[in-house]
Amino acid sequence: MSPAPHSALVLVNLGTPDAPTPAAVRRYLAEFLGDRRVVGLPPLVWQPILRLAVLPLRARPVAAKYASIWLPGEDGGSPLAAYTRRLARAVQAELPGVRVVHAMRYGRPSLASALDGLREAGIRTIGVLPLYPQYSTTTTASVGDVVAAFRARARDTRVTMVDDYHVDAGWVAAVAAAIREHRGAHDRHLLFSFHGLPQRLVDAGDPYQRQCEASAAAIADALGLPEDAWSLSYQSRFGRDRWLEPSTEHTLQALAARGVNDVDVVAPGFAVDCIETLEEVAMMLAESFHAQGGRLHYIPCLNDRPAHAAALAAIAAPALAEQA
Ligand SMILES: C=CC1=C(C)c2cc3[nH]c(cc4nc(cc5[nH]c(cc1n2)c(C)c5CCC(=O)O)C(CCC(=O)O)=C4C)c(C)c3C=C
Ligand SMILES: [Fe+2]
Ligand SMILES: [Fe+2]
Repeated sequence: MSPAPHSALVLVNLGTPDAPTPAAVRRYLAEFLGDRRVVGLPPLVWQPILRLAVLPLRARPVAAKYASIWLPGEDGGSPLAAYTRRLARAVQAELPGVRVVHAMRYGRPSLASALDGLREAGIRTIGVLPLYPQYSTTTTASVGDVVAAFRARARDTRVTMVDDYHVDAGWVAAVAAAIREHRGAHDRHLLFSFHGLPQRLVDAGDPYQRQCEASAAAIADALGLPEDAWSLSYQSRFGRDRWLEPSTEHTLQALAARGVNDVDVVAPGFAVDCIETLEEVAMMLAESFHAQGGRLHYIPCLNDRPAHAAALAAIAAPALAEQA
């Protein structure tokens, strides 16, 4: 038997429903959209809207979308959960002396219970790696809230969180290699599609948009793409605010109008495939682009590719050093 590890790494993703049912989607969205980091309205205003309008209207259609991408079998489930689990196993193989687990910010397994469980197992050095390459106040900072609460109740444990890895050389190389592998000899237009964010948050100082632009530029540079061979857009708009532009939908329309009929789409803001990539991009946007005469070639996320696991292990290493 190898000695019990003294340090642990927690890979944290957003979270996802436990089942493709309206009840499970409702539970998940109530927790996610009830976080003031995600929707900043005062609870007295937002909670009635959320409970009386958003959840009743959204639970059923969104459950149907999850059902359309649900993975079969014992190691299946919601793609976000299944791929995050598999990625944690791949990172574990890279870090034999460290205990590697995964956790979710919303839903299960919860980040708070993962941190408490590691401490109960005697581990006093913990690295937390949110699986968001680009920092946002809505995602990374919300993981930071849970970490801060743990630090306050576990003063004997050192927790170090990685804020972002948007231009990390290993990660950029892994994304570039996945794109190259997928494209083979084709040099179609490459569209980088990132999850959107309300413009208001960027105006208030959220670095997310700047980091998305830097990620896309670094990946395009690694691929040796000239400027007119790629573009960047934002998907997954929610609610009535103005979100980051251009939208992926309008960008694809504009490409079709220009006669650019073959487009590769990659989503390097998502560590693993999920409803936003598999349903929104690879199904819905691909269909509407097809109706405009185009062919959309979706490039999967890094998921549990070995180069992804190796890049994340290297990114986490400084957070796992027993004295920093
Ligand atoms: C105000 C609403 C939302 C903000 C802000 C937001 C930011 C944000 N989200 C991700 C990553 C993911 N989001 C996912 C799903 C999802 N996102 C929102 C809303 C906001 N996101 C909703 C309502 C949903 C659920 C699906 C739906 O109802 O349409 C997912 C996938 C989850 C899954 O189960 O597969 C991810 C991943 C980022 C990176 C981000 C800010 C930068
Ligand atoms: Fe989202
Ligand atoms: Fe969406």
